[in-house]
Amino acid sequence: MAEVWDAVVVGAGIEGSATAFHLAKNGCKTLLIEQFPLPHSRGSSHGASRIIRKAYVQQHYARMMNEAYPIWEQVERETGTQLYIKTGGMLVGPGSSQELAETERSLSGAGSEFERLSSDDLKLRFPNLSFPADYRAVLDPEAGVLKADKALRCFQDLFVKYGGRIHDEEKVVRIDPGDVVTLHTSKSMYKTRKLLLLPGPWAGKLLGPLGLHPPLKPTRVSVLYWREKGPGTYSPKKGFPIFMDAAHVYALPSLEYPGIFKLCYHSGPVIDPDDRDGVAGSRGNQEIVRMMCDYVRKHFPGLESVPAIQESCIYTNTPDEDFILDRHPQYRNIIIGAGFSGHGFKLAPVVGKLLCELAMDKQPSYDMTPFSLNRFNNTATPQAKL
Ligand SMILES: Cc1cc2nc3c(=O)[nH]c(=O)nc-3n(C[C@H](O)[C@H](O)[C@H](O)COP(=O)(O)OP(=O)(O)OC[C@H]3O[C@@H](n4cnc5c(N)ncnc54)[C@H](O)[C@@H]3O)c2cc1C
Ligand SMILES: O=C(O)[C@@H]1CCCCN1
Repeated sequence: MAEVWDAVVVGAGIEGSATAFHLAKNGCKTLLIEQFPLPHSRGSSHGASRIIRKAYVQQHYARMMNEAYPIWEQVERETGTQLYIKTGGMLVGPGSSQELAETERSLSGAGSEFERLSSDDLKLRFPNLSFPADYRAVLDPEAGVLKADKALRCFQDLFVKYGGRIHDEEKVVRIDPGDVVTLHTSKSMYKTRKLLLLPGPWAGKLLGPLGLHPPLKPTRVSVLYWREKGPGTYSPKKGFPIFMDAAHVYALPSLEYPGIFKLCYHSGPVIDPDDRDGVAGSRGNQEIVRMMCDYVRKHFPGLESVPAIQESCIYTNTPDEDFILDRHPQYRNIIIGAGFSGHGFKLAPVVGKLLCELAMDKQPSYDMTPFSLNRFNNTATPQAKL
């Protein structure tokens, strides 16, 4: 007779790995299955860096971040690895920007510190930026960079340390629901009491056969790296923080590769994750690169105005950019984490905790309403925010 697992997690990106970590730490006999050889660069969790911040328009994320930081710190301690580099972060926009005002409100509501920079402060503090006279900024002092690929490895290592098993190069091809769920993979068959699906951009492909069709859009994002004219101009050593423009542009200070600054557009063409850089993905890319060259020329005079390196990554967007963290409406022992909409990395420690609570039939620590699957049954499409 096949062994029955307490939990099987599908998808070893940051969300699946963090979820598996919490399950194993809480004593569940857990298997983590990944279709590709680990580590890989086909999904959403690869690369050396991600932004961590509390500055969110939506207060539920600002509050969750109050718990995410200490868990990141705990993972750093348990693995002896530095994952968080504090640089501070700024959100810039026109003085009238609703997003800036809402971010300030949400930070205050979550009890987090922030600083308001007037147009004059912005010019004085950051002479290597050039924005129109009415632009101002909100500074989040806790923001910084997460060492992304190291973070992923740390969660997987801790999962194994707590007794978890990882099977990579094994694709889940069929799911038969039931009190005990049967999973068929490219190599084997498994039985589990709880199934947690965290398939990133492949969510549509895995959820469709289970009768779920949430409006998820896998979106190809060009990750662009720009050479500094004078090396270190935009480095944390010179006090340059994480940067976000309310106009959907964001940047990380020159850190992961010396002398090279990461600045990207927070959108891209909708693609099939198995054909990420195919016709659909590359058509949109040229236009985005052109737009970002113009942006750099206008606002970052210390950068070469053509990107030196280009990589790609995938967002899985929901219409409102809120995550999906819920049970399958019919098969309650199947739990879904999807639609992380380009901002899920920093929150993975709390996402993992919440999904683990659902799997263990505990009361979730947060109000799960913003993350429910049934919010898409309404016809109105809520507005997305950066
Ligand atoms: C360019 C870019 C910049 C970003 N910047 C930030 C940022 O600054 N800060 C931040 O917090 N977040 C950021 N994000 C978002 C963050 O990286 C993602 O939200 C997060 O990585 C999503 O992780 P995931 O585990 O859901 O997906 P993934 O990492 O894609 O993991 C899903 C895994 O499931 C596996 N899988 C799928 N189907 C199957 C199957 N049938 N069988 C077995 N395995 C399967 C896949 O192979 C994959 O490994 C950014 C994302 C991108 C692309
Ligand atoms: O999650 C974040 O913090 C960033 C904001 C900018 C777009 C990419 N994701």
